[in-house]
Amino acid sequence: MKEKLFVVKIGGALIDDDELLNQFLEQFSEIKEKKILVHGGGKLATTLADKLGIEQKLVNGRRITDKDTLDIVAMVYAGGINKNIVAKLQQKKCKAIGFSGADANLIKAKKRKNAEIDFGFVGDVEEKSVNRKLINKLLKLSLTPVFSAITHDKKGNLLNTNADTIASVIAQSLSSKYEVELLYCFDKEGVLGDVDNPKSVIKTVSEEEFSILKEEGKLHKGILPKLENALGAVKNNVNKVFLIKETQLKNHIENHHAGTEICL
Ligand SMILES: Nc1ncnc2c1ncn2[C@@H]1O[C@H](COP(=O)(O)OP(=O)(O)O)[C@@H](O)[C@H]1O
Ligand SMILES: CC(=O)N[C@@H](CCC(=O)OP(=O)(O)O)C(=O)O
Repeated sequence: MKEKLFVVKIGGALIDDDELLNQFLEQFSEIKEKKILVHGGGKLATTLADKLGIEQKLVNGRRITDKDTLDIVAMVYAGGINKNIVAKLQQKKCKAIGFSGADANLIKAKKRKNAEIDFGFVGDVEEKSVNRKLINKLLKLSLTPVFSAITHDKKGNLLNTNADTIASVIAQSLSSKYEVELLYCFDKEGVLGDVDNPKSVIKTVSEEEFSILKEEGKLHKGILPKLENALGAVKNNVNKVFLIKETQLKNHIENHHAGTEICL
């Protein structure tokens, strides 16, 4: 039987809230099995860019990343947020080690080419972009890798990659070695039938149900790329994939199965 591995992704609102982040990291550090944390931080990057007067534009949930924006996201994601999370995890006795994808060539990306829209320094990743062997070695040393949303092209450039996608490809790449459970932790109770009603959690979402929900206009903004990445993971052999509320991590892991399960 394969050993269990949790790949956990956090983003936006949680990273902005010190107390919530602390509570979350407490729950995360209590996971006894092997684990990897992937974080975004889009909201903080936008706040800093606004302060600096650098206008931000997102298309289909992806940030158009010019050189100034790349400087900001590299500082915010791979610098401030990543190192803060690692420090907080050390305090909680979790042996965390923080990375961008450039470190030890852990995640190599391809600069996005799109005829209609120039996304700038945005990197696309797939399962084979991930240095699975090295991540596995780190896990075997009982270390907990913490990944930011920064990758590289191996030509000397950093690239900005959606953190939900990074979590999905890491989970995919390790699923031949581990029984991987991918958890997208965010500010809602799961996928909601009515985004304003926390009680309207949809227990399971398949590809077909995803299309129907989309057609019915029930999914907007960030939940769309999140679900696409979650479905991509399920289709590529990741054992279990859930979307859960960030405060529910411990509850979920202790078998209460909070949130929405993504299935084939
Ligand atoms: N049907 C839905 N169920 C849950 N969330 C939804 C739904 N439709 C839209 N959303 C929005 O998607 C957001 C999550 O995406 P996003 O903000 O990108 O998360 P993160 O930054 O944590 O990755 C929720 O906060 C919510 O506002
Ligand atoms: C290319 C691209 O869009 N990258 C994302 C990476 C950060 C991220 O994904 O942050 P959240 O998980 O907090 O949304 C961005 O810059 O917003």
